[in-house]
Amino acid sequence: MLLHFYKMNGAGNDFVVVDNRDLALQLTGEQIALLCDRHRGIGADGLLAVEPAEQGADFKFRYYNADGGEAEMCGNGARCFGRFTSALMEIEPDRVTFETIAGILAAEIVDDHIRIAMSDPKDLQMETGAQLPGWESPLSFINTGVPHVVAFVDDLAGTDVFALGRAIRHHDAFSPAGTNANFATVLAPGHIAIRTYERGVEDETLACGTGMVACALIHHLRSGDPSPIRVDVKGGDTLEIGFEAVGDGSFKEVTLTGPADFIFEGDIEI
Ligand SMILES: N[C@@H](CCC[C@H](N)C(=O)O)C(=O)O
Repeated sequence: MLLHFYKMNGAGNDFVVVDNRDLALQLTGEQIALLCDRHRGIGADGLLAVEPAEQGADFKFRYYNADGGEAEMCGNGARCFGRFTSALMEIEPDRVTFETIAGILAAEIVDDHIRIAMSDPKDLQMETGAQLPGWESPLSFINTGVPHVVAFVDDLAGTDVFALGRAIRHHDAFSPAGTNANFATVLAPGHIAIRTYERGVEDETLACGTGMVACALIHHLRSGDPSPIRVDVKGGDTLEIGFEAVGDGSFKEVTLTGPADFIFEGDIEI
């Protein structure tokens, strides 16, 4: 069977995107992993499928990591989904809504960027108490649609994101679901830089949207820096996280604003 696909990226986090509004496509985890394989397939950090809505939104959002497993949400993917579905609807809507496992989200076009209205974060722990050999500083946790550990470091460039990220991702404290692992450093008031090891990619990626949100919110709780927080990512982009801090450690009106771009489209035999 010939599959028509689109390739997109959000701040360097790249995705295969398929239009499955007719639900004709039933991809297996193995097929998704092969499509995302950078040597034997198209190559991507994950796959996004547009499906028909079931709860009254415009579309249903399905997201699969590069290993073929489904995840609840993907921030960079959500911006690409917003850009893609705006084009699909063949109008210029300023707001598209979509159902994810993490809740109903909205995407709006802001200048040339896409802004996602995120689900409310949950499960905050400023100090998880999880121990890593040779690691002293606190490992914080927050679920911003998917689970994230956040650690602040002085030397971000010198941090072994792969080794430490993998140890955190598989740490007993976060099992059985596992977690994404982020390392962040403060650049200036309201401005941080981060690097992320992604669950399901099992490596560092150029950017992780839900990870940026997690780091920005933990940064706010550590420093008191107000919304919005700017976040530099490994791919070179700077994104903006907006939020309303409720005061008891919870947040509402969380937004993620950044780029979402088409790269190419094509057909592949599956
Ligand atoms: N790239 C993402 C997160 C995708 C899901 C994640 N790897 C997980 O399994 O939790 C983003 O931009 O948020």
